[in-house]
Amino acid sequence: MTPALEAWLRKMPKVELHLHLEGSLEPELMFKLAQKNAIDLPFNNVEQVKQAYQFSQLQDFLDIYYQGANVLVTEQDFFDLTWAYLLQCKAQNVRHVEPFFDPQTHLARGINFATVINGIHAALLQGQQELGISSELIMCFLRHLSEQDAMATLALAEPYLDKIIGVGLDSSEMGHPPEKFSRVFAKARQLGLLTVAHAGEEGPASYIHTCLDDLQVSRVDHGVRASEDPDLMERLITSRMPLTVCPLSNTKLKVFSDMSQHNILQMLEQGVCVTVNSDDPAYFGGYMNENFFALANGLEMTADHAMMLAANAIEACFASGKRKSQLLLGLLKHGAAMP
Ligand code: HPA
Ligand SMILES: [Zn+2]
Repeated sequence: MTPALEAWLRKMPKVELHLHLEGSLEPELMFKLAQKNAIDLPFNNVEQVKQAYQFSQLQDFLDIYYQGANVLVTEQDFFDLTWAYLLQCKAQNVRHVEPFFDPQTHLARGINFATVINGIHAALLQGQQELGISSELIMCFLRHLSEQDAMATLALAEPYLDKIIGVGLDSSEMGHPPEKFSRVFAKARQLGLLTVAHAGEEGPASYIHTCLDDLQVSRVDHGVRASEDPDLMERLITSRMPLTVCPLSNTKLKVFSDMSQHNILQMLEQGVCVTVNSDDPAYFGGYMNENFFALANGLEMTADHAMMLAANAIEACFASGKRKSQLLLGLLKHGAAMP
């Protein structure tokens, strides 16, 4: 990557659509909250934490990620976590975000739904007012838990529907196909919520078909294994179904052996609405800019590619039409200064 491309990518206005707030918990904040809340961590210092972040598959990461989330206890903790992420967004010219949170991770530890959502929502509101970052929040169900548990979580969310735009599906993909949650997602849609779901990260392309047919998703999270199924590719291209791709996550979790093997630019050139996202930046080595840099270094992504990826994210986001036009105008102005 040339220094000119790097500088231009840093300044490019960006939209992030696949970010787990619990995955933005940096080791420094993890230690601070662990001490404050008297929570035991299996690490003595930040160095040890970083050493533990070596994964050979999704489950290795999830085990450590759920352990880290144990330090989040009070409404202020959820505020601080979300605010720290928004400050990173500000520093990286990310203008609109649609983060995920995993309420079941916290409910299982006796934390109230209200504590979690009120802390996150207050930070997002302050982010809009003070940082100019617009946002929509998505509540994810953990797919390794039961349908019943997800349904009970949706019931807990009902008094807070004004703070949530949609529901998603994350955690261990293999053995937990989307149809396990058909009824939960139908109920969510009845309540007026949009739907998204992780699929085709480790799981087969058939899971992506099921997300479209059964869960009626507006976006597929990851979705990179779609390229194994030509009929599915045709379907995604024709319908402009967005995929929220996470390049650094995919290489850290060995979905691709190396960035040079990643299929995102191939899919982009074939007409798939692919976007760039950071997933769990505190665990995978970077936020939005680092993901774009990794594509420039590993796949020879050009400024044209980057503009297209950023425009796709604007097309795919759940912001109002007015906000989308503002975001697109900002991106087009930036395009005039292309290296
Ligand atoms: O990439 C992911 N996949 C599934 N579950 C997750 N929870 C956080 N990140 C992920
Ligand atoms: Zn994810």
